[in-house]
Amino acid sequence: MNAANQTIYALSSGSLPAGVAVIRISGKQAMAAVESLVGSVPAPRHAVLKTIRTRNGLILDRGLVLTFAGPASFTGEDCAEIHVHGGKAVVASLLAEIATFEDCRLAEHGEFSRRALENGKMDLVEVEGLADLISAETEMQRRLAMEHAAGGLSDLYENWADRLTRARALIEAELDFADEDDVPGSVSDLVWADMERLHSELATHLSGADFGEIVRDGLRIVIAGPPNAGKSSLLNALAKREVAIVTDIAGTTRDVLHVDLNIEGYAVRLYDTAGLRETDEIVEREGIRRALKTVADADMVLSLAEIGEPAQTDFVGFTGKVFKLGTKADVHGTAPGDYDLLISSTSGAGLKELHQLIIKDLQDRSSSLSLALPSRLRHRVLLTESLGALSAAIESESLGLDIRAEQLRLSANSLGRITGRVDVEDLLDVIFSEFCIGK
Ligand SMILES: Nc1nc2c(ncn2[C@@H]2O[C@H](COP(=O)(O)OP(=O)(O)OP(=O)(O)O)[C@@H](O)[C@H]2O)c(=O)[nH]1
Ligand SMILES: [K+]
Ligand SMILES: [Mg+2]
Repeated sequence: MNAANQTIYALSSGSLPAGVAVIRISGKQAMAAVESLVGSVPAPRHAVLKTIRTRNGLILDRGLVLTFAGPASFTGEDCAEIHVHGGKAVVASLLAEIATFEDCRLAEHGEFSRRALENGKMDLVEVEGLADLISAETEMQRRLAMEHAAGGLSDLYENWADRLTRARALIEAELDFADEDDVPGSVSDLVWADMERLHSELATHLSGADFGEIVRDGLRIVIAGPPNAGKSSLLNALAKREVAIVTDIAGTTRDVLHVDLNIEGYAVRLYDTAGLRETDEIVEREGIRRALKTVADADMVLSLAEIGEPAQTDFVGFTGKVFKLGTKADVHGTAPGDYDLLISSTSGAGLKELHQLIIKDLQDRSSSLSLALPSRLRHRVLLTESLGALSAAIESESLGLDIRAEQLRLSANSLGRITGRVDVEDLLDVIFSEFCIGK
């Protein structure tokens, strides 16, 4: 029997020991496995407390058994869930027993979701949303993932793809009747007017990709500045733990360090870097090279300088926002200087304001309240392709209608590849490798 027809099983709940462990089984043998384990198959969707035994009658545990008859299940196949006590030996013995059933094997990463996709229970964006939901650590990541998992984005793309397909059909009809007089030119005008509206909707949507990616992957904030400005001290103060080494020796930090923060529901990755100065010291120079590279990839730079010293405003390769922070306000008070904010990592002064500044920046980046946004490079690439083909269709008035119709087809195709409606076999291994086993 080939791998896709086999029945798969896995521990779907988290690490052991735990109060409860959930073992999920999906495939043709799911019901037979349940019958062997608990003596009968409970009615679908009814939780029943059962004694679970090996085929030799040895009691493994007592637990809840739930069945879902395909296609009304997560994977679209016959599925079962067995909830047992979350002990390592309990789970190991149950998995070992299931392994002995014919055509049953341990699931691979994301294989339950992959079957759901293949059986049309979910599309690719929904599957990605589910993966993101499982790995979401902040409220905004959860909301974005939920939007994708619940099909909000998929509906949008399907709807746009349908509009493109209808437009193409109308244009092709016009082609077929080109020699006749009974297709009014106004149909064509209406079609192109709608395509222009679609173009602007797509472009607006694509412009939300920056924010979508920031919500999903976290805002990258880099702390930069001269040695002893207090960069590592700020990282530690914001992380509320001693992550970085702090000393009064200039050039303490060499490697790039980072901590992940949750700032009002947004994921933020904060980087500490080596102090910037001219130096011949080999290790320090490498540290500075890495610091500048990290700055170039940042979404935001906090440029630190001890109050009284000028804060650097330009960084090679970085075009985003630079906030100038005057440090050590506890010793310098409010001495004048050109800073966006004065802080003290020692006293905590200004740190609340720094949070607000970051939140304000995040809010400025989101053009709408909706989180129905592209959030992966894959989405961005295909949306750009779709928009490009649509532009070509609209702009190439001098070319034949057949060429313009073909561009509309390509535009719809790119959208179809986002949801997986159009051939995506080549993408699946990459997408599912991100998943945990049991999902
Ligand atoms: N009084 C006071 N001292 C501070 C403050 N922040 C940092 N310092 C001191 O300044 C010195 C340098 O701090 P660091 O955090 O190591 O500075 P840095 O910018 O990371 O330095 P390098 O890693 O060498 O580039 C240490 O002695 C800190 O204790 C502050 O807010 N107030
Ligand atoms: K230092
Ligand atoms: Mg440091």
